[in-house]
Amino acid sequence: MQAVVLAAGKGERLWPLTENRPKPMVPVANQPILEHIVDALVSAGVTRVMLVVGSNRERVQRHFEDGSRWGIEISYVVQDRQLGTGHALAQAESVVGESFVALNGDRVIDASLVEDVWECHRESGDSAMGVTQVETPSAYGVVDLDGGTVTDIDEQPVPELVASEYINAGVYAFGPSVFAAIRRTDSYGELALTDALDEQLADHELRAVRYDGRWLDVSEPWDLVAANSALITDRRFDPPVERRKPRGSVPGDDQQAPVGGGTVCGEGVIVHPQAVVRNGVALGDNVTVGANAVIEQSILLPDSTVNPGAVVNDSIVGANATIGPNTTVEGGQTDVVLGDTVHQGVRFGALVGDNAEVGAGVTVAPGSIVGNSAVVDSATVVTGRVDDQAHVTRG
Ligand SMILES: CC(=O)N[C@H]1[C@@H](OP(=O)(O)OP(=O)(O)OC[C@H]2O[C@@H](n3ccc(=O)[nH]c3=O)[C@H](O)[C@@H]2O)O[C@H](CO)[C@@H](O)[C@@H]1O
Repeated sequence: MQAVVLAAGKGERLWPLTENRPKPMVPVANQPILEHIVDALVSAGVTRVMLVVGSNRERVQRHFEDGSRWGIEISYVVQDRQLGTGHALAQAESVVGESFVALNGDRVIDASLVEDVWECHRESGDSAMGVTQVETPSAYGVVDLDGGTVTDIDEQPVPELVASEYINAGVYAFGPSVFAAIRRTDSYGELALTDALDEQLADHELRAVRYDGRWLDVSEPWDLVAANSALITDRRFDPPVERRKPRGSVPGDDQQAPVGGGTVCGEGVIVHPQAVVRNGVALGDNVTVGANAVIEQSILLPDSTVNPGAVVNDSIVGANATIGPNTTVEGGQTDVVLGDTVHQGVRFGALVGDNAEVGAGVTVAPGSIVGNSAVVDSATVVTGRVDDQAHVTRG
């Protein structure tokens, strides 16, 4: 079985993390998003994967190389400009040949979804689409179903008018004829893969494969936090590195550091014996956590430091960033305002960018996003968005 993964999107909603790494390489549970997807494909029996990547693809290629580490063949197709999911898939035409599975590169799914969609296509000869139920269908492509077929896909549903609970799960199986359908699609701006499926909808030739397994969106910062803790606490998850015990930092002391259940640790992590780290936390390589710090439901990227007495909840701390002593990055339910959009009632603390330095005794309000290399002076309050390299001072 072969698979095309659409992973060229810019991931602007994960700013500032995506300035220093392409979105597929943003880590969740200490493993790049895209690697979770590749793992699912391998489990489903896929032997050949074509990754559609953007122009900032070097890091993806360096990580996955030719796929031999996963026992499969991985190759790369470049989409220079992000002109939509249909356009992204079209880039793979010359390398695909026969029937294949296609999937979005920004949802963490189970292997069974890929297996079932593929099986449906093989048996029927028709295109197949995975459909699933989510809490907020209007955030996705809402699908209408007639038994086992998809009869409509609405990419811009009006929340109050959504009647179906099912959405397009972004996992498909197609024959090569899908490329001709993409070419026939009128597009103004973006070329959406779902628009290219219109003819098949009309002819009742798009099969729906219902799925109720893991489907984790990783589009927004709070999605990363939720996906991170869901994966870590899922007993099926096999962490990329063994669940290493972090070292306590007291010299000559070999007592076990107090890292509770639901935690994954990279290499070289140091957690002070009097710190508390528990409940869905990923500590990247060389993370340091000081005495009496409390960290829950958070992602700490490699080389970051949480100093003594700091509290970090529901948050993401960027690579090589520093959280000062007694600083609080508190989580919980909050409304996050990003640009013109208000995201109501999301569970989120803050996203602190790579190399940012947050001083001592700072209060970082829930929903804040601090840019890369920003400097926040001690005893200040941070709310909302802080630009890259900005300096937040008192008064
Ligand atoms: C038009 C379309 O497909 N809509 C589907 C897409 O919406 P959604 O809006 O989520 O689609 P995204 O824009 O996130 O793109 C999906 C994937 O395609 C990649 N990408 C996107 C644009 C591009 O030019 N190049 C590229 O490679 C992205 O990196 C991402 O991995 O997924 C949802 C579920 O996950 C579905 O419910 C929607 O029906």
